[in-house]
Amino acid sequence: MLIWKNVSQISAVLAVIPDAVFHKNSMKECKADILRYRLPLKRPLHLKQFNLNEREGLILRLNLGGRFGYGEIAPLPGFSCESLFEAETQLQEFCRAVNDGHFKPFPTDDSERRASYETVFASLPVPSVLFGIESALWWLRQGGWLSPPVMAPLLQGATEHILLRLEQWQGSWPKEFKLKIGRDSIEEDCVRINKVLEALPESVSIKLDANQQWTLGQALSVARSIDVNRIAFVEEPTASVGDFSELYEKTGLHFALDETVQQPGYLLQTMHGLAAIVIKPMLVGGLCRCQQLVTAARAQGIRVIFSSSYESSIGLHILEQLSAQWTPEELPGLDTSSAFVNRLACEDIIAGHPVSINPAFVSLGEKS
Ligand SMILES: O=C(O)CCC(=O)C1=CC=C[C@@H](O)[C@@H]1C(=O)O
Ligand SMILES: [Mg+2]
Repeated sequence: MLIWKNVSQISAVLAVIPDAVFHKNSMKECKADILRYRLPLKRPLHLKQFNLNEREGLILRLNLGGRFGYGEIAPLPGFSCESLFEAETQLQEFCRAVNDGHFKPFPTDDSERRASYETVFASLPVPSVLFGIESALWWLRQGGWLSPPVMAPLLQGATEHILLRLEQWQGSWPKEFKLKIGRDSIEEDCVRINKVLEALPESVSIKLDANQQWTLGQALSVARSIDVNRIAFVEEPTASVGDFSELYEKTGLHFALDETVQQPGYLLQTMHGLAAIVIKPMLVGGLCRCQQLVTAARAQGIRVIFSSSYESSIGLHILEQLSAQWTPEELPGLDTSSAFVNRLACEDIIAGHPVSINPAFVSLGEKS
């Protein structure tokens, strides 16, 4: 049953993006390999119970008769359920099937497509692997890129550093910023939010992200100490999604779902005060699943914000393009590249061409 669900998810992705080159090359041999990367971070990244000093992940590279497609697979500690090892094992299975000719990247009909995928997956792949495979296939079919979207700047770290950054802001203001809260006391959160609001023009609003760290009592108290009209929403205010509408009803503070959307089988339902869903494809599990969520949210008038899981420049490129294609009206949450010391891709990324990857940070995965 699980396999069928997966097959239909992936095949829908293949159906949505037509590309003449894709069909022309469909009979050529496809080869797949894996690169492992390790990228140092400028400062430790605090993620729930983890402190990361470096980001580790995998790059899936598909070569279809000289046309290249890339996907990134990088489970995020503290957020992903799978380990990198588990993801790599599944990805190796996929590469073996591709290289042995058991996986037809571009089947001619639905039954051929189902047969291809069933050969590869004994069970439903983990979200990061689904994302990596689906984005590499999607990449193969892109003839060019859209202009990268303007991002919502991410404000995190010490309040004084945030204020300095805003003081030195050059050029026009984006319509929204994202501010991380929920790590210190609620008194400090209130001060931080109010100071940031003071530093911004009235026309600019902020999105808060509490990562489920407040209690309902704390969330109510913060909401009553700030101007909720300038807060677009708060992502995941408490650990219990049942609290969110009550928070909205009592204070007018809208909320967004992020961790909740990452739960397997999550189904979008109307909720009083729900302003947006945040989609992190690495954690949600692939392009088709993301597209279903975008469609469901649109139908309910709920905003959709694409957001990163601290991917390398290759993964970020995919996320930028997905956001530009699917949610062009939004400022995505992709302001994470400054966390890294280096970029993984050393030159501009050109559709279909091999990506020049900085050799200092990669090793070839085990031969598949
Ligand atoms: O959404 C953004 O603007 C940037 C990414 C971001 O804030 C996050 C990425 C991954 C884990 C968390 O630290 C955080 C989030 O929960 O949204
Ligand atoms: Mg969040």
